[in-house]
Amino acid sequence: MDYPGNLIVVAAPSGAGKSSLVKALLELDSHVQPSISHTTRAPRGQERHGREYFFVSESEFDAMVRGNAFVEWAHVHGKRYGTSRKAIEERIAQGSDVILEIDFQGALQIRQAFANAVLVFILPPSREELRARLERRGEDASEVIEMRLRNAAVEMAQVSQFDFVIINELFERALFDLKAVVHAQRLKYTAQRRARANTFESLNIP
Ligand SMILES: Nc1nc2c(ncn2[C@@H]2O[C@H](COP(=O)(O)OP(=O)(O)O)[C@@H](O)[C@H]2O)c(=O)[nH]1
Ligand SMILES: Nc1ncnc2c1ncn2[C@@H]1O[C@H](COP(=O)(O)OP(=O)(O)O)[C@@H](O)[C@H]1O
Repeated sequence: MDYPGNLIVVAAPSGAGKSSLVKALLELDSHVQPSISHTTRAPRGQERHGREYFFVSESEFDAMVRGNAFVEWAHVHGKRYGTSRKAIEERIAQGSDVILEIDFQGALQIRQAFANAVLVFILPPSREELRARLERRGEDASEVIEMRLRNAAVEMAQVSQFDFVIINELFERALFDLKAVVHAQRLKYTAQRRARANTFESLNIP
């Protein structure tokens, strides 16, 4: 399928900094919209239903799976997470670039469904720093942090399947790199689509 907007998928081990980077990108670039996922995990302190996630019960999630409402979904850290068709299709059809913060299993499913999606993997500078960030964030119980660190090794083994890898050591540097990927994706696809539309004025890049 060919849409006017681009799909940018960002995956990373828990604590690598993807939510912080995506949030900063969204504040800087009004052409990018977030995809809001559904999850069966409980909300954290500041999280709101419909903002970070749609928080749903296991049975609500089951009903969405049965109703083919998801373009991708996966089990992650013992919970289920999914991207609804609604979360992305309307927005890319309207010409927005849509950014998905999902795990590697979901990222690979998105690539199957949308061949033009770009897949970005965010790495922490080290395992010690990953642990330190999860502890400093202070949102997860220690056994949840341990599980997330164990899963990080499995997740990081998938990095070669991604188009771009960004190491989030210095935040501003990593944000610059993420902006560069979004811009490159626009140059690659938006310009091609506009050229096909065949009007000279429409070739401006946002
Ligand atoms: N497959 C898939 N993974 C998701 C989705 N939404 C979030 N995730 C991933 O689920 C994992 C856990 O997310 P979360 O509980 O918010 O923890 P955090 O990564 O530490 O902020 C992360 O790897 C997310 O990228 C989704 O819609 N689909
Ligand atoms: N480059 C960075 N340097 C230091 N701390 C960071 C950096 N990027 C993010 N953090 C912090 O690390 C913690 C985890 O970041 P977060 O964005 O929640 O990660 P994720 O969404 O990948 O789980 C947060 O407390 C965040 O403020």
